Amino acid sequence: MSVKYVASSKLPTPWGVFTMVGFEDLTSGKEHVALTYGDLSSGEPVLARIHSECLTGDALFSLRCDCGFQLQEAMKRITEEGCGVLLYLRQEGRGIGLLNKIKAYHLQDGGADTVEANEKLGFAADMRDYTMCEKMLAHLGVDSVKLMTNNPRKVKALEQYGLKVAARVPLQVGKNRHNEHYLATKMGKLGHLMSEYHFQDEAPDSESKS
Ligand SMILES: Nc1nc2c(ncn2[C@@H]2O[C@H](COP(=O)(O)OP(=O)(O)OP(=O)(O)O)[C@@H](O)[C@H]2O)c(=O)[nH]1
Ligand SMILES: [Zn+2]
Repeated sequence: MSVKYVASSKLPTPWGVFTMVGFEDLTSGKEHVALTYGDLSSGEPVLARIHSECLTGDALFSLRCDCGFQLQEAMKRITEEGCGVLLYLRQEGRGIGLLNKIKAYHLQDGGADTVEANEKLGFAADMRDYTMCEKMLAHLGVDSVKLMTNNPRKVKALEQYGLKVAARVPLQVGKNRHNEHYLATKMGKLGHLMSEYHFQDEAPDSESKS
């Protein structure tokens, strides 16, 4: 897999002015984006969010998942930190695409959980690919990150592709009555680390990996 830098510009947001960097994924044709903030060249691990596209949660205010809340919280924390990076990866629906995700949601409306719905459609529970991340971050001069995620499998996958994850930072926001079951399934079947305590305490405490 290879990614090519294409262009960059400013991106003003409610939390601050980011730099938006566009990449083309030469294998899949997908257009990925990095948002950077502040100076990333200190040599210290950089606060980072590697976010998978969720049109429904990120742009359409869906309460079925926690994605939109995590996106906003990550951007806020990066500006508070003074520097950081967010990769916005175009792998909608854990890699099955938007229309298949709508089919999966239809099955979930009928009682399937998020994993069963994917499987009924003939997909694995999680089809995402993280091979582009290390290359995008290398282009930005980042080789070690403090990663905001609740997903230990994402940490493992990124490490397999050569990225140094110095710490995992919990990112537990956005729980509501519409996504309670979905979040419980992610915890029970997909290995996400979550707790009621962390839903209440949204402080960006980092967890040592040693
Ligand atoms: N197939 C499918 N994809 C979903 C569903 N709900 C959210 N997604 C997608 O799941 C992806 C986000 O995955 P999550 O498991 O929430 O998060 P994660 O990135 O693995 O873990 P965190 O870093 O903790 O957020 C996005 O691509 C969403 O579009 C669903 O019910 N079915
Ligand atoms: Zn979502």
